[in-house]
Amino acid sequence: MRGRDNTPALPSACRYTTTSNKCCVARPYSPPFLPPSGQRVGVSVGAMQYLEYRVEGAPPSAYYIPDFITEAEEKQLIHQVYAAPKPKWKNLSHRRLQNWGGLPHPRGMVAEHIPVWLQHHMDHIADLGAFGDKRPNHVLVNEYLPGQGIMPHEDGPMFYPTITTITLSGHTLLDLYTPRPHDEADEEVERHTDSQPTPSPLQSPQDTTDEEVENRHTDAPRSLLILRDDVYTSYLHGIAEVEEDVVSRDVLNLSRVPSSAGDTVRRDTRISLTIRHVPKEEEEEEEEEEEEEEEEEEEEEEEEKVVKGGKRRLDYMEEEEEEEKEEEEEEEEEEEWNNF
Ligand SMILES: O=C(O)CCC(=O)C(=O)O
Ligand SMILES: [Fe+2]
Repeated sequence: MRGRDNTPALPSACRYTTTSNKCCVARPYSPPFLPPSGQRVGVSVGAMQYLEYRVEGAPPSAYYIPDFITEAEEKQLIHQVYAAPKPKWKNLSHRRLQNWGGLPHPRGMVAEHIPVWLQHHMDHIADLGAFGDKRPNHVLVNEYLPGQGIMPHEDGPMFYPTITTITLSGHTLLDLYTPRPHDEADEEVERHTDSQPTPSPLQSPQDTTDEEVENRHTDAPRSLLILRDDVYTSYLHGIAEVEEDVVSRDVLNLSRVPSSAGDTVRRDTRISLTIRHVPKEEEEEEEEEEEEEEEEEEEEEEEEKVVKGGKRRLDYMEEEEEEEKEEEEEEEEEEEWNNF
């Protein structure tokens, strides 16, 4: 729906309460950023057109698409998130989350079915070209109550270097932190590619309190934020744990959101859908086949050793103990991952 000057119609009920104005509807309407061709964003942004939504003044490459989804789609997504079975929620100390598509792991992700209500939007984002010729295969749903946030972190090498985030219900302010020197960033990458699974920083963010906020993006409900390339690899991102945001001029996409510099905007519960591509995917079937083959080989070896008897049998038992120990360690490792 559009107004006379082709600006999108105002929302019927406003979620923003500001100190300068009780509600954004009540103050003179400053139209949000409009796509160059003036088309409805939510349904018709074509491949690579996201490039036109580049956030000016931001490090390369950050893109912000307001009203990426419609109000009806937002409502439907919120409904589906809260309709998910209770065990789907993972409670963390400062927020809770749902993981869809599998558990990302340095050894590869065992892909899980993604429901249609998410797949539809993933396809839409893939069609923008935000993941090159890849398709997103993973969604992290984060729920933030007012006062909750996420510590500065980087998403790490387990993902294709693009983060796409749809915001539902409440707004947030996402901070980008000064890039670290390259050798430090490289060390971090090495640490993550180590054979030991390092908890993903997005779920257990590292303490980086000495980092400085370099710039901020505000994510309005129904928007899509795309962070790629240098913003992905060199900058940390985080959300302050506050109940209200003071909007200042260092918010880079200010011209495309309903608030203005100087506003204090109270936070509502926000749900974010972080949609990414995990390049290393293991098919469950393949894994099962491999496991079966390994088991068969082990059984054959066992038979051989039992036949040899005596001392060899003792060696074998020691080996078996070692294997059991290794299995236990692997299980513990898995558990660690399930806990993130
Ligand atoms: O909720 C957000 O916008 C950010 C989430 C995030 O950084 C992550 O899931 O890694
Ligand atoms: Fe993140």
